[in-house]
Amino acid sequence: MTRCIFVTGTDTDSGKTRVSEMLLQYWQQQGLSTLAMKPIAAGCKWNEVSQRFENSDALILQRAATMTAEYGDVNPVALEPPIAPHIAAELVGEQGLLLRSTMAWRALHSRNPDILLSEGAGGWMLPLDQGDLMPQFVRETNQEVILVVGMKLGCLNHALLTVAAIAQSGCHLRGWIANQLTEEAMPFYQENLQTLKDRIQAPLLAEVPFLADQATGQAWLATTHPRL
Ligand SMILES: Nc1ncnc2c1ncn2[C@@H]1O[C@H](COP(=O)(O)OP(=O)(O)OP(=O)(O)O)[C@@H](O)[C@H]1O
Ligand SMILES: C[C@H](N)[C@H](N)CCCCCC(=O)O
Ligand SMILES: [Mg+2]
Repeated sequence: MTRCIFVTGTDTDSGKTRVSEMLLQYWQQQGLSTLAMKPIAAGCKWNEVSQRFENSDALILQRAATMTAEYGDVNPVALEPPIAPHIAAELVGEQGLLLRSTMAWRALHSRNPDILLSEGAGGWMLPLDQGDLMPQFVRETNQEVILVVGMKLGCLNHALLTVAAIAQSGCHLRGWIANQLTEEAMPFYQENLQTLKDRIQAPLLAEVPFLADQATGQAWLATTHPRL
């Protein structure tokens, strides 16, 4: 049975892709098969060879998964402007974001990986077209949620609001990950972490340090035991 995980974050640039990549590498080390997707991406570049718009997050996830997948299933909605996706979609005349996302997700799910990870865009309450929000995709596909908290000043409010909104959406928060975005930890990192531990019922699954390069990431993976 496939474990289906949706990675959301406290904001855009909170580290969803970086953490997802590490999680995929960790599961690979555990001998698990993985597929990963970025259903909706804004900020895509034209690839002359493949003759399509491609997104760097989607390419990272495609490469980090153990199973191969068509780009169109990994990233069914690839929008060029690096702006809010529903506005980008309107600009370029694209529709059906929710339906295209769920169809691609189902195509990947039918291949029965041990883990199917999908990364959101921006934060939890991301607007899609026709009044839908990203949580609709998570609900329809019955994924559990992992919240990446980018550890910087302001993250307490963002994290607690997101946790409340996930519950309000009727989705299950499997746990959260504290992600260190800067080489030097934010001031009073431990106190901020403890504040979140005290107020979020779901478990802290891992603390991801600042990963200066690939080697630091590998060293961290070798020593860590995320509660996944
Ligand atoms: N633990 C970390 N160590 C070092 N750099 C990090 C870490 N987490 C995130 N970053 C860097 O911060 C930036 C934003 O991270 P990332 O792209 O993962 O955010 P995101 O939440 O996926 O953003 P988006 O909403 O665009 O998908 C990137 O340059 C990434 O390399
Ligand atoms: C382009 C950017 N890097 C992200 N992929 C999209 C972020 C959308 C945020 C929308 C919002 O909540 O205001
Ligand atoms: Mg990302």
